[in-house]
Amino acid sequence: MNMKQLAAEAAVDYVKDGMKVGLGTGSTAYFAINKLGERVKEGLQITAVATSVASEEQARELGIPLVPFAQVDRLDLTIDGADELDGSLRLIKGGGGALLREKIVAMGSDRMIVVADESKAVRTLGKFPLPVEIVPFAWEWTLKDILKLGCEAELRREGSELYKTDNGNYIADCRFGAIEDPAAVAAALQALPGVVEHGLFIGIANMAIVGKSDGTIDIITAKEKA
Ligand SMILES: O=C(CO)[C@H](O)[C@H](O)COP(=O)(O)O
Repeated sequence: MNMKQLAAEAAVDYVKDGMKVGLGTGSTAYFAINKLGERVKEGLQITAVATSVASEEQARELGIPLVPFAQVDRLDLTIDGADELDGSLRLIKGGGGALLREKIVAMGSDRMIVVADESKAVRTLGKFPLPVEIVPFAWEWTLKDILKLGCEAELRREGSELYKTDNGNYIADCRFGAIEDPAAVAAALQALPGVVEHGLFIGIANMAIVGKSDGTIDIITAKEKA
C-alpha cells in the first residue's frame, strides 16, 4: 500500500458513529475520503463538511452525507494532509490551494489528524514554499509587502493564467528558507491587509499519522486543544 494511503486509512480508524467530520484536500486526504466512503457503505453513520470543491465532489460521489455549515456548530474530527510537518506538529499547508477552507474547518474541529507520507516530516519548516492566500485587489502591493518580510515570492500560475482558489483569491508561494520562528512569520503575514490567510498551521493539529516506506506508520501527538 502506498505511504499516503497507509496514513490516511489509519486515520479513518479514529472516525466513529455519530461523528461530524471535516474532509481535507489533496492526494492523501483523497485516500481518507475514499476509505470513509467505504465505511459509510458498510453502515458508518457520520456527517461531513468538505474543505474544497474537489473533496466535496468526491464525498458526494461516494455517498458521504454532507451538511451545510449552518447546520453544524463544531466538528469532532478533521483529517487532512500537509505539505510539511515538524516534530511540534506545526504545518505548512496549501500546496493544493485549499488552505483557507482547511484552516477554517480544522479550527472548527475538536481534533485534527494530519496524514502524510514520510517525505513531509521535517526538522525545520520552509523547504516547501509557504502558500499565502491574498485578495486579487491590489495584489501587486500585497506581494511587495510580503517580499519585504525577507522571502522570495511569486503568484501561483495555472498554465498561462494566475491560479485562483475556490474563494476567488490568488496564492503567493513564498520561499523563506528555513523558518526558525514560524509564529513570527505567521504574525507578520497576518498583519498585512491583503493577506487572507497563510499556510502555517500552528497549534491546530493534535496528531499526525505518517506512512513510511517500510509499511509502518509513525504517530506524533500534541497536547489536546485548549
Ligand atoms: O494543504 C493541502 C491542500 O491545500 C494539502 O493537504 C497538501 O498540499 C498536501 O497534499 P498531498 O496530500 O496531495 O501531498
